[in-house]
Amino acid sequence: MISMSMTHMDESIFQNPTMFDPTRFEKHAPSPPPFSYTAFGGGPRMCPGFELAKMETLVMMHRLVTTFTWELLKKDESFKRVPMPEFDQGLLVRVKPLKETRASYEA
Ligand code: HEM
Repeated sequence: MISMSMTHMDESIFQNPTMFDPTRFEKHAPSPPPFSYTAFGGGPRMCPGFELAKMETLVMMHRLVTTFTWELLKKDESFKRVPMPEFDQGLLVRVKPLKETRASYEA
C-alpha cells in the first residue's frame, strides 16, 4: 500500500507542492527521485499506459482551455484533502464556447 500524497506533498521533493505548476513535469525539469512520483505506480508493474494517459490529458486540457471560457461562480471556493481533493462548494463553473464569448464582447 502506498500513500501518494506523502511524497507528492513533500516540499523536500517537490517545490511548492500545492501550487499548480505543470512545468514541473516538463522534460528539462529535474527528475524526482525514484518512487517519489507515484501517480502511475512504480517498478515492474508500473502503469504501462502512462505515456498515453499523459498525452491524452495534455490534448484534453488544450482543447478545454482553447475551446471554452471558464468562469468560477463561487469566488471563495476552497478545497480540502480527505485524502483526495474535495471542493467545499462543488466547484461550480460557467463554461461557454469561446466563439459565443467573443460574439458577446463584440456586441
Ligand atoms: C490518468 C490515467 C492513469 C492513471 C493515473 C493510471 C494509474 C495506474 C496505477 C497507479 C497502476 C498500478 C501500478 C502499480 O501497481 O505500480 C496502473 C496499472 C495499470 N494501468 Fe494505468 N493509469 C492510467 C491510465 C492507463 C491507460 C490509458 C492504460 C492503457 C491504455 C492503463 C493500463 C494499465 C494497466 C494494464 C495496468 C496494470 C499493469 C500491471 O499490473 O502490470 N492505464 N495504472
